[in-house]
Amino acid sequence: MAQPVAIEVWNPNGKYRICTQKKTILSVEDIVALIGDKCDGVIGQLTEDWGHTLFSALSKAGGKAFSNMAVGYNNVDVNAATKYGVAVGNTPGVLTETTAELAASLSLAAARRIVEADEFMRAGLYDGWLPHLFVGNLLKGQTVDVIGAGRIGSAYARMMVEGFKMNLIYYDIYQSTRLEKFFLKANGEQPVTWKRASSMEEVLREADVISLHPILDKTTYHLVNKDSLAVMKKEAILVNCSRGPVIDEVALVEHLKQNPMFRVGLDVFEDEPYMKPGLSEMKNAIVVPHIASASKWTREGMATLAALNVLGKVKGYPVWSDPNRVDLFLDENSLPPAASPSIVNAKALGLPVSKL
Ligand SMILES: NC(=O)c1ccc[n+]([C@@H]2O[C@H](COP(=O)([O-])OP(=O)(O)OC[C@H]3O[C@@H](n4cnc5c(N)ncnc54)[C@H](O)[C@@H]3O)[C@@H](O)[C@H]2O)c1
Ligand SMILES: O=C(O)[C@H](O)CO
Repeated sequence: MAQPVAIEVWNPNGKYRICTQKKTILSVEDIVALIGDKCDGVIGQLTEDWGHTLFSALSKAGGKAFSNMAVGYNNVDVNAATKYGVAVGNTPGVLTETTAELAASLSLAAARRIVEADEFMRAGLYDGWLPHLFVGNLLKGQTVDVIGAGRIGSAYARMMVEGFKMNLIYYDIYQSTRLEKFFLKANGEQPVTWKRASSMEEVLREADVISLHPILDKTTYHLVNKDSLAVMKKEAILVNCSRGPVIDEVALVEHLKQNPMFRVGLDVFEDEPYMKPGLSEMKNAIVVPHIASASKWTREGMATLAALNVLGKVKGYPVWSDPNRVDLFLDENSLPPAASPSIVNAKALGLPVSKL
């Protein structure tokens, strides 16, 4: 049986009350208890399973809005939300650079074996400079491959090309005008080459560093698996700051065991918060606990956007016309526009769009 939840109520006598529960991962039962019989809207986390049960409970309690405090919303059944008339918000844009920076950090840490070297140093094993001590890969002139060249993938590509002069291959189901414009604008002056790959195999075969940035859906589930790993270079670096299930983690552990020079930097895991057996023992894996968006500015921005998504709907505001242009909602010195910044099922619900 579900444990009773300890609900904290903020602003108890105000027009809008906020109920919270101090627990890292809330179960569906916990959330149903939190919603109770009167709830206008909910801000939730990517660790929660928002499907028919929760949207039905929210709708029965009079709720009209839910926002993930995340840009990814693979934990949300948007069709179910639409069926119950609930608007679903997310927090795009504000995490782009922060997440890309972590992917870049993991790429560098893996290339230069920073975590292994740090552990070696702290263990008191350093007894003098040696030519072969923690030799890694030089990034300059190598090929970086971005799978999913949306907001974050494009920002990461820019960092690796501008910062480290890497050649670029990108793979996306759509042409990334955002990314291509950047290169066209560069007027061919960059000492790099770039292309859009026509298949995943082309990308995997040629890349020295591969960074994953697609959404998680059925087309990207286990996109990296035993077969695709077998195509990659033996000394390639694989970085994942998207969602854990984009990689078949069991196949990855096996590949890491068989190929000690293959290295990975992982921010996300298939069965979060757990790792598949064997992964934590692998010296050629760097693992961090889903912190890619964890800069102070970004986390505050995500909280603001999620709150404004829900508040906007509660107040009957229209939705913002361009969810990629959210800066106006983040300016501390002025009131935010009277709109919900990013509602993913706005069209399906027939919500009015802001003229601002
Ligand atoms: N680790 C973290 O903390 C963290 C932080 C932010 C975002 N994310 C994840 O990153 C994802 C991307 O965020 P974004 O803001 O860049 O989103 P985005 O929508 O701008 O980009 C996603 C890209 O993936 C592409 N894509 C979709 N299906 C594909 C496929 N089958 N093969 C190749 N490409 C495909 C899309 O065309 C799009 O260009 C989010 O959905 C989220 O899951 C993780
Ligand atoms: O999708 C997201 O926003 C991340 O995983 C959390 O920042």
